[in-house]
Amino acid sequence: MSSVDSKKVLIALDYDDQGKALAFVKQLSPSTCRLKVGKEMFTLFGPDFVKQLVDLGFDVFLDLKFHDIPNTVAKAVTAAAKLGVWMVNVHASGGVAMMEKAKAALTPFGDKAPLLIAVTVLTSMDEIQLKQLGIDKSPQEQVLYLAKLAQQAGLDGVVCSAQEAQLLKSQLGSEFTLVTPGIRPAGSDAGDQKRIMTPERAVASGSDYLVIGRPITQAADPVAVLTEINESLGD
Ligand SMILES: O=c1ccn([C@@H]2O[C@H](COP(=O)(O)O)[C@@H](O)[C@H]2O)c(=O)[nH]1
Repeated sequence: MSSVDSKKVLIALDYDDQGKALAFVKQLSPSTCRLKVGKEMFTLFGPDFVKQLVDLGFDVFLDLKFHDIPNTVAKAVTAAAKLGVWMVNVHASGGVAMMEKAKAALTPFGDKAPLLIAVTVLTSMDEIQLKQLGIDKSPQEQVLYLAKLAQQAGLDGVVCSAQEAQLLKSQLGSEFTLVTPGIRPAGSDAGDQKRIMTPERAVASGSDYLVIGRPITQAADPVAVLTEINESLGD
């Protein structure tokens, strides 16, 4: 399924200015990328901003990482589905009951339901930070553990780093979708990301979708960087 998807890049639109974000989006085509709206833009500009992107024809990943009691999360993913988004996510650490209820809430939307995926271990975290949380596992072990829970709950895939992609594909199968932030073209600044990989290596490792924000949006010529990345992936 997603491994043959030629639109692998999901651009993280982390702008604090809606006008600037829309000016950038208008230089893009829904045939060359998908868009991700996260907590900053959703908090600033709300569902209307998401609807504008959907109305422009883009597949939108609503990256709000829901984490709450099952009933609340089920209602939140229902609200996301009503916006017409392509993908939505929850935190796997919310537990199997929460993930199952979220998945069940999307049944009434049939083939119009967004893909539902779960965040495992944030790509900004390393082993030291996991230890600070009382988790005595490597990021790989914890990602695999949470990804298995997400699969058991019937979710479509997970958010992980590309460094875990090969392991997850071998353990959970090729149909389980892997969405990987922490993508950094060679030579670009890692910023706050800890578990990073280049676009080409990420795809070779099994990533289905690459979430890329600052390396594109903060470039002098963002469209040229996107084109270069797509070309490097053979898309
Ligand atoms: O584990 C995660 C989950 C989500 N993100 C989000 O992806 C983008 C990454 O942006 P960059 O500028 O390319 O670092 C951002 O919106 C995060 O909220 C993540 O990085 N890691």
